[in-house]
Amino acid sequence: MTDHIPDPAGTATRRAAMKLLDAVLRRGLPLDSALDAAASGLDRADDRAFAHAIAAEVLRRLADLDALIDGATAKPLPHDAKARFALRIALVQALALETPAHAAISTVLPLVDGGPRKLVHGVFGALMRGDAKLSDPPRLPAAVSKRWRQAWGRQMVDAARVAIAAPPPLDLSLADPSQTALWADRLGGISFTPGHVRLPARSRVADLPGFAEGAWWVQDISASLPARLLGTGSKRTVLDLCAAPGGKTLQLAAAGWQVIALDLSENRLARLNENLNRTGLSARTLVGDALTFAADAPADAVLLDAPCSATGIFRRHPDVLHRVRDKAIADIAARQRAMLARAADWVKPGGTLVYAVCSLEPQEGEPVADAFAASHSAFIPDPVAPEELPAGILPDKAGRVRILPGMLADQGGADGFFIARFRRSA
Ligand SMILES: C[S@@+](CC[C@H](N)C(=O)[O-])C[C@H]1O[C@@H](n2cnc3c(N)ncnc32)[C@H](O)[C@@H]1O
Repeated sequence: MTDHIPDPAGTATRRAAMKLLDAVLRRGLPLDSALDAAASGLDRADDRAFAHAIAAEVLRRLADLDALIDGATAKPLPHDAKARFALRIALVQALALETPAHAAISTVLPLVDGGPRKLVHGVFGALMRGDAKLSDPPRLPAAVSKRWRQAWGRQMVDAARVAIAAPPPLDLSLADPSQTALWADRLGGISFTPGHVRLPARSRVADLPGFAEGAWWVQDISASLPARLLGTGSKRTVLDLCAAPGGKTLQLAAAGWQVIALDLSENRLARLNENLNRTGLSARTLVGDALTFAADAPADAVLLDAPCSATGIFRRHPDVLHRVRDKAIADIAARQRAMLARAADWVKPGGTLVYAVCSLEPQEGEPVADAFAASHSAFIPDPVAPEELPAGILPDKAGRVRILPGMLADQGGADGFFIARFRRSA
């Protein structure tokens, strides 16, 4: 009988990180939605958070980690090999997360028990002795780099590399924009525009002053623009067709709109209701499919914050860069066109329609808006004026908003977004 040697402390956290990476890279699941299953064996919130942080950092730096691994192995390891996953986890800790090298490797070796332990140990040791470094800023996955270079040019890709290197700042939207200076001061943040406060990146949102009483909610400055472009409501009606978890519903309710908030997902709508309760704001919430939904009456405004590839939020969710493929982008763009055509049915004559996506894929933005305008002569593009946007974000030549990495870069950047506004002729 052999004595069982217990795994080093911290191994379970790395095992959870490996499960997370497997969920994203092999099964194409979003990182956040894989967390509960992957970290089910971890009792402490800190351990769960660290497993998530390791996986997210691997996803930020995957191209560079794999280049190091490939440069140190005689024969390339298969992309889904456990040994490659273990090496990615060990290397990212030693080279980017300041974990001492011995702890980084000893906690991953049990993950390849019964497999190529020696190989993993040997490759890691050789790289550390050779003073291996990760490139700064990180390289993007090759397919993303190519796609974005073709769409937006080299400068955009360079800015995206800088943007992914560090967690982004935390933007808040305020329930009462007249209190912007007060909250910026109380929270130690800066503001780009009334109703907005930016804080340095931090995690414990729920502990910040004002959260419990619902004075604000987390919302990137880019994501706050679609609702801002509808102006104040003065009790007019707005249909928020893809509403959950509700950042834009909350803004619209706070701006005096009577909001009908629809979403396909009951779970996500439950979060929207929690957010309404916390902030004391009100909206009528409905579970439903925007493609088949029949409104009681047309609304003064319709907001379609459409489901999208979400590649614009790659700073916070680096998994999107590895999960989203060309075919998925084409499929989702076709759905967006159908949803926008349907949304138009519920706009009153003289009313406003806003289309928005947090995507950096042009197929989900400009051509969707162009095709809509071409096929809906009653809808006239309603150009956004520079004064409607925070300094540092400008409308494009057609008066639409296209936010790319690089905008507001000196103040911490902004999520990638596309927004187009139309007015229905009276
Ligand atoms: C980009 S998110 C919306 C974010 C939200 N507007 C906010 O500000 O918090 C897209 C939403 O569309 C919902 N959705 C997807 N397909 C839908 C459909 N056919 N009808 C209605 N909602 C849909 C998703 O459940 C998701 O909550």
